[in-house]
Amino acid sequence: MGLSEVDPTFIQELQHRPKPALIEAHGIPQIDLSPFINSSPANTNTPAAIHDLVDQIRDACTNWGFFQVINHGVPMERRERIQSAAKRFFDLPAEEKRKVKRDEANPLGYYDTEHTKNVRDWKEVFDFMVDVPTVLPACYESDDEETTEYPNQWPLHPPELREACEEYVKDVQKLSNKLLELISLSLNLPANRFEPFFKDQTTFVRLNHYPPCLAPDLALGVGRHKDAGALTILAQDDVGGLEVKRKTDGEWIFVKPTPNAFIINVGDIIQVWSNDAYESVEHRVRVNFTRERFSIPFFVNPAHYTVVEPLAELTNEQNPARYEGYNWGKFFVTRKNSNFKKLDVENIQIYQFKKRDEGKIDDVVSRVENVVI
Ligand SMILES: O=C(O)CCC(=O)C(=O)O
Ligand SMILES: [Fe+2]
Repeated sequence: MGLSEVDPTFIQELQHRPKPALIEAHGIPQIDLSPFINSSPANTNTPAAIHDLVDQIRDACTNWGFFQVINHGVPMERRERIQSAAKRFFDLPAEEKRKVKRDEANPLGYYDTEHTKNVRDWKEVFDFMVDVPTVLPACYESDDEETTEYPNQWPLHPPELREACEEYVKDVQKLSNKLLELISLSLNLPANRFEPFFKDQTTFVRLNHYPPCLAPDLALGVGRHKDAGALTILAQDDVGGLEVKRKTDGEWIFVKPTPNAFIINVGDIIQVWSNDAYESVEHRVRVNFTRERFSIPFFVNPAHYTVVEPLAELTNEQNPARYEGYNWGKFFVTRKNSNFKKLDVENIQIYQFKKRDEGKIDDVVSRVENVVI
């Protein structure tokens, strides 16, 4: 089989191709959430254990932007059920899947043409919103205030997919709330500081399927990117493929699958809220020649009307706000409408809201990197 069989739209530029050798050493931190998930006032050890947990979260967010959690409270059966329903869905013939295909009018449902930094990803996905209904701006133009509901498109086959998804999100939602509390505590804020932002959340879930690839050295399942939302809670199967860019040296580190763990990463919104104390870290997905892979990210996003800006408690004269506020709904709709096709211009990124007098070297570097599309 020649490489000529791989459509050139999938081929990464030389410097972005995966390296043949995997680097696994000293992977992302693993955090045991049992003190927080099982906390009860009767347990006198709890405050110290929670204090320790909050310290671990702070270290992980500062040094990696990524961590894995175990003893997280989401039952394994729920996860197995959504994983097998997802497999049954993606196993269907293309014409069946296309019955729930996304289009310009509805960005939810099935599609297989997502582009990251203008290179096509080797994957197919199915997206659905967690809250029904979810309200978002009707269009991305900043002066248009019209909103609309984003309806989920559930396929008829497999019939169990919808319920498996709806049950799964109930449990992951609880985990999401706990993680937001822990992250808030780790920034020395009250546990419920983020809660109001999520009252009308725009959280969504993606079922990812990465088929085996003829040229895993040239293409990526998902090209390098940062997640735009607040937090991502990812379930990956036992195949592996996720790589995280290590902050200390920029090396791509393979995230070895841990059965039943979730991988957590802070997204761009927490970066902005924390005024860069926590950074949203780049990651990507490699594919392989023989095995298909499934993953399920739960993207925790605030209400569409949220103006994302550094939190007042985390800024002062010595540490002034590094970003201008931006409207999350407009940002989200712009991204969502553009990712599934090749663009003529660069996609929207948070550095565009970085204040101009912040002319630090790393800022300039990230600006240059981001314009390579
Ligand atoms: O499949 C994975 O491991 C990660 C997917 C991802 O990064 C994304 O969908 O944003
Ligand atoms: Fe991601």
